[in-house]
This record gives sequence, C-alpha cells and structure tokens, in this order.
Amino acid sequence: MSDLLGVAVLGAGHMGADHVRRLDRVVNGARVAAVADPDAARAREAVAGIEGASVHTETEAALDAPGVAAVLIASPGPAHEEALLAAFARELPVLCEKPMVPDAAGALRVVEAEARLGRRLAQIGFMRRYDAEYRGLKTLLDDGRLGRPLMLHCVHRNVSSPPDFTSAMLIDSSVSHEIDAARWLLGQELTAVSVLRPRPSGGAPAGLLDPQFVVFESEGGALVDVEVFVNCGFGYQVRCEAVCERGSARIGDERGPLVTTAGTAGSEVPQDYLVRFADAYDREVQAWVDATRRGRVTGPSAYDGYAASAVAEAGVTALETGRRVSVDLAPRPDPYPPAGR
Ligand SMILES: NC(=O)c1ccc[n+]([C@@H]2O[C@H](COP(=O)([O-])OP(=O)(O)OC[C@H]3O[C@@H](n4cnc5c(N)ncnc54)[C@H](O)[C@@H]3O)[C@@H](O)[C@H]2O)c1
Ligand SMILES: O[C@H]1[C@H](O)[C@@H](O)[C@H](O)[C@@H](O)[C@H]1O
Repeated sequence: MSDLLGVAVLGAGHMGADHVRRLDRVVNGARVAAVADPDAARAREAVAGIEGASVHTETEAALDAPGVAAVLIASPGPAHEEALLAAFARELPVLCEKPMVPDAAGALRVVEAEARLGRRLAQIGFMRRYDAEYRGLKTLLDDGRLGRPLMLHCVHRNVSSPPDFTSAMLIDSSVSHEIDAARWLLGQELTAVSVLRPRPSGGAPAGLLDPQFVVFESEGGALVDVEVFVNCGFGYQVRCEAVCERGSARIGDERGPLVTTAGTAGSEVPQDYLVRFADAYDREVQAWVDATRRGRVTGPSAYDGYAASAVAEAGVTALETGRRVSVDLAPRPDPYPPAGR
C-alpha cells in the first residue's frame, strides 16, 4: 500500500465522489488517503468501504493527514485558490478541477505562487485534452494536412444546470472547456470575445441567460464560436468542427450503434459529462498519477488555467455590456509552455 500515491480529495460532490471511485477502482498506482468536505456525511459516503481513507471537514486537516502525498481538488471553483495555495505551501502536487480559479486576479495569484516555487506542481482538469476524439482532432490539425484552421464551430449543451448556476457561469464554468480546447487545438491565445444573447429558453430557470452564443478571436486571426445551452433538456452534447483551408473535421457526433426498429432509426444521447467523458477522466487522472509518481507534472498548466479564466472574465464583461471585449493576458512566466503544448 505504501508504494501507492496517497491522494487527498477535496470536495465529495458529483465530481469529487466520481474521482474517489476512479482513484480507488480504476486508476493504477494511487489510493484515496483522505477526503474533505464541509458536509461530513457526503465525505463519509464517498469513502464508504475504502480502507485507510480518513474523513475531514477542513482542507488543512486533509492535506496534513497521514499518507497524503498529492491532492485532487473537486470543491466549487471559488474554493480552489485557497486549496491550491495550501497545497503549494506543502509542496504537494495537485490535480485541480476546472475552473482553476474563476476570477482572473485569483488565477494569476496562483500562477505567481507556483512560479515562485520555481517548478510546476499543478495540473488543471481540462479533460477534453485526454478525450480520444479531441486528441485525434489535435493530431490532424498539427500535421497540417487540412491547412491552417480558420474557424472552430463548437456546441456545448447540458440537459440541465445545477440550481445555483448563474448567467456568468455559462461562460466561466461551461465555456471554460472550449476556451482551453481552442487555445490547445489552435496553439494560439484568444485575444477578444463577443457574446450574443438569443431569447432565453422557456426550459431555463427564470433570469438565466441560456443559451448564449460566444465568439472568440485568436491571435492568428481564427474565429471560434460556441453555442452554450445548459438547460437544453434533451442530452449532453459537445461538438467541435474545425474548418481549415483545405478541409474540415468534426468530432462529437453521437456514438454507439445506430438502431433501426419499428420504423425509426436512432442512437442514444448521453445525459451527462460523467458518461460522455468517462474515458477522458480516466486517462486524465491516470496520466496525473503516473507523472506524479515519476516526480513530473504534465497536462494543462496553471498558466492555461489562468488564461482560461482571463478569457472567460472578458467573456462575462462582453455578456454584461453587449460589447466586444479584448483580452489582456499577463505575460507567461518561465516554467510554463505556450498554448498548444
Ligand atoms: N471536468 C468536468 O467536466 C467537470 C464536471 C463537473 C464539475 N466540474 C468541476 O468540479 C468542481 C466540483 O463540481 P461538482 O459538480 O462536483 O459540485 P458539487 O456541488 O456536486 O460538489 C461540490 C462539493 O464540494 C463541497 N465543498 C464546498 N466547499 C468546499 C471546500 N472549501 N472544501 C472542500 N469541499 C467543499 C460541497 O459540500 C460539495 O459536496 C467544480 O470546480 C466544477 O466546475 C468539472
Ligand atoms: O461544471 C460542469 C462541467 O464542467 C461540465 O463538463 C460542463 O459540461 C458543465 O456545463 C459545467 O457546468
């Protein structure tokens, strides 16, 4: 047991409980050493049957628990900054769910704190980079066969949003995935954003601006549009079509068998991210555990997390003002690779 990477999981809600299960049953080389959630019953439920996992209501107690050598943060976004800084203070490697820190100033403080350590400790949970279809698209765009990408058309639909979801969160929580994916696929920073607001769906909670149509401009002159619709009611759909100079490539069409029966033909549509991205989460957490055990940090960096928050913050301003808003990114410190790596 001592050879296994002991992980403290912070937050035992939808994502945290699923990561606890994954660390315990799916991923090789790790074990759940501690779980913290202010809701102790939820933490206890998540670790039920897992030998040697302690339960806490405070972050610090979980980080200092016996056997903890790494941290997986799955608490709500606004709690991430404090947790990341507490992990850095103990030089513990971290996998932090997106958004790294929802506000750009807080995200930059995290980058600066990590840069002061002189080495990376954090991987950010942008799991699209571990999804087989996204990886295939990235390979296709990088090998240049289709020519330069001119546009990305993206769709991001959820069946329904959690009760406390705000209009800003369509951008800084949901579209944060497309922001990271676009920077990674294009290998370019996003420099400006505009948001159009169709009439809200009758299926969305009163006052929520849902759906939204978000358009990003990249430093190389590409355009990225994202339809985000978090109360579509009919399925979890994430698509991306790259339109390039000599061809186009699309991912995210429904998978599984096409069933024809009784005069209809169709396939199942996943109902949430835990189904659609199950393999990606598994690969993401396995890659984190493998790298951490080798003393390395790979995957999306804290600077990627910061860039996503800065672009999203500009997006929220664009949503609120109706204006096109430029993105002003702080310079990328030394330990961080450029967009697209
Ligand atoms: N990568 C993805 O596709 C994906 C999917 C869903 C959620 N997420 C992210 O995962 C995180 C958690 O989302 P969720 O859907 O599991 O939320 P959730 O509301 O289901 O669970 C959050 C849990 O954190 C607990 N909590 C609150 N403050 C805390 C703190 N300071 N320390 C520890 N725990 C705390 C809450 O009691 C709750 O149990 C968010 O950052 C969210 O954006 C990512
Ligand atoms: O926090 C979740 C998560 O990031 C999902 O992957 C996304 O589809 C949802 O829109 C968001 O609310």
